[in-house]
Amino acid sequence: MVGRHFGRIWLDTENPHLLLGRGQFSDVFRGKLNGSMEVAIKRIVQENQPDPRYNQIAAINPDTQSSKRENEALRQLDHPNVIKLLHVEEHNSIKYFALELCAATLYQYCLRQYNGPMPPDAVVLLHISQSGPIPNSKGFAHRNIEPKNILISKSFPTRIILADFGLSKSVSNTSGSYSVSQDRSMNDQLCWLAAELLDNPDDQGFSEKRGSIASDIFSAGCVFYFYLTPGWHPFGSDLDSTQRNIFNGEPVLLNRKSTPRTIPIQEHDWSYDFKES
Ligand SMILES: Nc1ncnc2c1ncn2[C@@H]1O[C@H](COP(=O)(O)OP(=O)(O)OP(=O)(O)O)[C@@H](O)[C@H]1O
Repeated sequence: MVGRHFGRIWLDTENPHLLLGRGQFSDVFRGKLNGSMEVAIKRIVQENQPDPRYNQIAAINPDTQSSKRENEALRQLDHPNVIKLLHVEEHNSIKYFALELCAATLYQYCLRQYNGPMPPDAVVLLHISQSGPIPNSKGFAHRNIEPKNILISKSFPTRIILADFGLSKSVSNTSGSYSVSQDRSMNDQLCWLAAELLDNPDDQGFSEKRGSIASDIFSAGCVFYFYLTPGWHPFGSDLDSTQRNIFNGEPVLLNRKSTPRTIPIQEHDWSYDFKES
């Protein structure tokens, strides 16, 4: 078997067929744990590693401690709708997380790139609703709820699983809020962040933001719409339009008379008073 062992983990980063996906700070591969168990291996280059891709992001957000956060968050969360962390290895400042191997992302399902087993619609929404508040109940905000971070289990009965806790951050006890920098939204094609986490798209520059757990709920609401339509974001069709329309409180697709599949969501469901939450 080519590839390499890192303690109990086996990984072949040279085989493109084993690459499951790439994140902002990580690459995810199909690999093995304890010699035979099929797992997903998330490889994260740590902060002190001279990786230009990482350093570029770290320079924007010096607070980023992605691998450490992911480790701490996942160790505290044990729930069928949260990704299972099975093992962690560290070699030469690179961390290897062995995670439950999943079949696909919700994003792939909505874009019809996955047509394997799925629970009924109501169960999918239930699982997403169950997974979101779990980090919250443990004092974390997930901060990155979006269809690419919601996975579909390989095991039966099929579960919907929240993943990618690399950006989760402890919520302060007093205010229930957390700070966030601009870096995350820039790397995706669509924006899933709540308005209070965005800078004015017409201004240059960006600033530190305070958000709350309600920000996760906003993102989950957008994911619901993306799932039910399927494949449509309520605020637009690209990064620029979604960011701008969320900031301005204009769910353009929701306001249209005919959406791809009519679903009973009222406009007031999408606007919440951040100060009251
Ligand atoms: N457990 C898993 N099983 C199967 N595929 C996975 C798993 N975890 C991640 N993937 C795939 O790898 C991709 C990247 O995952 P990752 O968690 O690194 O994304 P990310 O949210 O952009 O990461 P980060 O922001 O932490 O760098 C996912 O979109 C998915 O396609």
